[in-house]
Amino acid sequence: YTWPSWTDELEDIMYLQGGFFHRGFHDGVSPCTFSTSRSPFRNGAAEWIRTAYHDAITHDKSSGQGGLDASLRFEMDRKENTGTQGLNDTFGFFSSYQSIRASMADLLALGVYTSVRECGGPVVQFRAGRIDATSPNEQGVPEPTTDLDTTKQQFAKAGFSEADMIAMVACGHSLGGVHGNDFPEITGNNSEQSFPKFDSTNGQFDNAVVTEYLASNTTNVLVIGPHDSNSDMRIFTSDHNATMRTLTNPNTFRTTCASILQRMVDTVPSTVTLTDPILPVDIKPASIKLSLTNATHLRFEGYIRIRMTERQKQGPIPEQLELPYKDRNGNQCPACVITAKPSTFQGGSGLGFDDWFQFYEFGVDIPSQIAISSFNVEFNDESHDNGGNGFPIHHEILDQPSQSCLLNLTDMTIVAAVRNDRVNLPTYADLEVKEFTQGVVGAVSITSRKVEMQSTGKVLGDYTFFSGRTTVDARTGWFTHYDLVNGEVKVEFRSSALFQGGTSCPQIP
Ligand code: HEM
Repeated sequence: YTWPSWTDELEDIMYLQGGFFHRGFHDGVSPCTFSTSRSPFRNGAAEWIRTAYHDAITHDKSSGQGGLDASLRFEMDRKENTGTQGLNDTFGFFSSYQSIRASMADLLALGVYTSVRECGGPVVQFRAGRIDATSPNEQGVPEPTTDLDTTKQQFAKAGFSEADMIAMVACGHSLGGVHGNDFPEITGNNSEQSFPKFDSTNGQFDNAVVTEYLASNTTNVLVIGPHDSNSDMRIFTSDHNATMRTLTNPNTFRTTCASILQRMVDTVPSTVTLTDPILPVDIKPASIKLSLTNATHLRFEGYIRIRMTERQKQGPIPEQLELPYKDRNGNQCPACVITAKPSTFQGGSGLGFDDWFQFYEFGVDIPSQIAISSFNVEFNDESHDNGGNGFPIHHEILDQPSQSCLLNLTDMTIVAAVRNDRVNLPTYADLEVKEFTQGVVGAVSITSRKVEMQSTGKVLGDYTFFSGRTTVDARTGWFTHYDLVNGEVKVEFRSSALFQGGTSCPQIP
């Protein structure tokens, strides 16, 4: 891993679940029995897992089509997807995390990691790179009334054997249950309060669904319910309980579920290439800003995140970090060292399920003549140079959010400062554009649009101000990301969140 990477955003959502800089992704499933609909008869963690399953299982391995691609959003009217409230609530929660760096399909996969882990289950590794479908896929989600042969064929078509199928169903049905308002013929009661659970440990991702089934004291209505809709019974017994018996060992259950659920979320169209599993990054700059403040100085501020999970065993957190940096010509200058101190808000610590991170912050004024092109991170006896060349910082084009503005939610002006010797290079912003379709939850596609930037003619010291104006969707105006491009240099994944609002744009100095 070298910083920056396009997966930084997903890594943040995955590992900064609580504390400082938290992204709050697990808030939708925390505690494990919680539901964003606030109904005691719904279970968010179960809904997230079921949503990923219904999306993935229609994959066709031979043609390479379908899989975890969020096409389920266009398939809600199919009988095989009965119980759409949980599916739509899931997409609804994820939609606020969607960006050009986080597809809905990747968020579905991340949702399986998050819900399983929140409920005390194993780590289901998360790989990134899924691409969202913009239209429905083929049908093929087995229903409780589907006969065993057809069910097996549907799993086989998606690439799963009989033993895989049994394990996948057992793992999935560790959480949640059947809703009477959607399946009254199965629960025997069409009220919203009718929600028989699959096992007695609803708030726990564990193998009670297996052991209670084998002990014949299960509450799972897909086992003990009406004969034509007892699909779990048919599936669990299809190999004479051989697979189920192996899952009575809690460790086997955990490792089997981690593996089969990962294969489920990694079931993607053949055109998709997934990254390696996203692991917690060791040293990661965060919220880095370099901007022009006056004719002589640049303001450089931000945070450095240090993974403390292992380091804490060696002692307390480092008192401070030293960031020796290189000037704009790539030369180490003797006095060029920034000190970063532990952030104090919320103790400055960010929390994942299995990791914790200490944040350090800094803010300094650097003469424009010197500027900065990269820095290293040093503390105790450690020195980190991001794989050799340091952590890169672009001083050729500077993001100027405090001169940028968003008027009437839609009229956006992006301002940047371009070094005077680079004003003739092509300069533009690549703006994230979300498209919505009536009746479909979340953005259906996210693309980027080129916004040309022109010189404003205003010069401040070594830099010239550029601006580009465009119209954005009012629903997303304040949540728009963009890259700034000047020649070969790209300042990536900036956000409109810090733009000025009101009725007129700020004066460019
Ligand atoms: C032949 C295979 C399967 C059938 C027929 C089936 C059927 C069902 C039915 C009828 C429900 C009730 C839905 C509701 O009322 O909201 C349900 C719930 C659920 N299913 Fe399955 N399922 C199958 C496989 C799977 C698999 C492989 C997974 C995941 C790996 C899974 C995960 C879940 C979860 C988590 C719930 C609980 C949802 C909630 O409580 O909101 N299912 N399933």
